Amino acid sequence: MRKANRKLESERNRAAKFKRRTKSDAKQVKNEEKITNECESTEKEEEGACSVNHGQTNRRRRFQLPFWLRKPPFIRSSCRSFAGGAEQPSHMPLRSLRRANLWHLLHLPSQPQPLQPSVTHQPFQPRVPGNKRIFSEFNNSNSSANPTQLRWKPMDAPDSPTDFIDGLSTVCGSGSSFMRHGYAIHMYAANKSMENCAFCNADGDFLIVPQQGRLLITTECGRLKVSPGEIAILPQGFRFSVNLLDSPSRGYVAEIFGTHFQLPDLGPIGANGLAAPRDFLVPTAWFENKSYPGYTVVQKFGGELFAAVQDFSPFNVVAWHGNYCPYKYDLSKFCPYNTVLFDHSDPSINTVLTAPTDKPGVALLDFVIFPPRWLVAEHTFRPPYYHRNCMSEFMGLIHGGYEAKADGFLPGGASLHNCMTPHGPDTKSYEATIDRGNDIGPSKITDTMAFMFESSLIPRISQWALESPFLDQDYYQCWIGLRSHFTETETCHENQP
Ligand SMILES: O=C(O)Cc1cc(O)ccc1O
Ligand SMILES: [Fe+2]
Repeated sequence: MRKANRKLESERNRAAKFKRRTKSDAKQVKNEEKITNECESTEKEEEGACSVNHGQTNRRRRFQLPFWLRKPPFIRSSCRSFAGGAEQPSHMPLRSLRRANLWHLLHLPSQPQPLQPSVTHQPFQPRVPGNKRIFSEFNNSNSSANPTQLRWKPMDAPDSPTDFIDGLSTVCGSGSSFMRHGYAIHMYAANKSMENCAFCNADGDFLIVPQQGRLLITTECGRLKVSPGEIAILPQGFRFSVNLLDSPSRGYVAEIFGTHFQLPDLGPIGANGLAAPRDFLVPTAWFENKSYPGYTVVQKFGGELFAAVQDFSPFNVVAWHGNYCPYKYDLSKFCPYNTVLFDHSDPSINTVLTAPTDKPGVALLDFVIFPPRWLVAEHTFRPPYYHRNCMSEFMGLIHGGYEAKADGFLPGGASLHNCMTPHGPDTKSYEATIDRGNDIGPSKITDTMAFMFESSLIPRISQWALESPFLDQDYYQCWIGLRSHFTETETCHENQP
């Protein structure tokens, strides 16, 4: 016990040193930095990251957190009692394994305004108006089982002022945020920035895929500018506000309950390839030091919206460190893998992030991309094969075209091929591929960025999505006219017993 106290004491001394160093570094800060430069690269999963804002908005300096502070220095309970100006959104149930520990320490300003921990707000009330199109518990009151191949055309911009919260609509999903198992897939269409309010998702983590319009997402850890072609991850419990840098704006959101995204294991691929840890960027600490009478925190809790009023901005964090934080990733940094001789690789080869279940190798939700790449396979039907899958596949298109769909699958649109529902290239793509013959050389797929949210849990489809005017009623017709090009030759029988 004495040994443990000594260890805690020495950690405290180190933390005090860390604070002193922060102050002296602040004096040297000269240059102004722009939002675009605010993100820092971190191999966050292994060691954690830190960011300090030295007190003046737009004047900040980054520094590398010393190794000893990248690991959680305190046990959970001491984190909360450490220093008057710190707050910890934690993602560690008390009995978690240490290696699974996700932690975060926010340093709140104590000067010139008094400490404002996030608890200083009026009671939560149901938010009026709510958003009846979102939910987080999938059952027959809000969604249906449907094995049909489904496709949606891109949504129009809203015709009345709509921010990110009001522009969210649940398309499909499975399980329950209450049970901490499952996921929801939403789409958003917005034409105005969130004003005087922040969003906080108590249900799960958001993976946001903007398709049209850049977003400036202000979080408690700093700001992330996220353009189409990039993705942002907002973990459960962080407050954030979405400003539209371009209007209108639309995109896709995967929400996962009870787990977090991680990089897939590389297995036989080895050290290099797919998404590199160094390309995941975390924000630089950023705060606004002003009072905000009537500021509202909108909390999504059990799929319903609640609102709590406070008189200050929740973005009042001057420094933070931890490995539980918002981050972003540029999909063009992804290093795709593919077949180099024959056959067609399963799309899992291009998994950017995966949210695991308790069963090894079985994903709650994989985020997979189909980026520009060379196709070189010989004697192979190169587009996706016709298939039925035990996983359910929701696809979206960020820009360009998708190799398996010559028509109808448009940027901003979506498709859902549920568990064991047959699908594959449309007739036009199939015929074009057959026409090209067997012996074509390398060809490059350019101007494309499609993605897939793939899950082992079978999604139910929301009423909103099934009744949507953007549902493509004629989707099934894209496979009409598929015919066999098989010609029987004598050699076909040679291998028969
Ligand atoms: O259905 C789809 O278009 C996605 C997909 C692509 C691919 O190359 C292989 C399998 C698969 O499900
Ligand atoms: Fe598929």
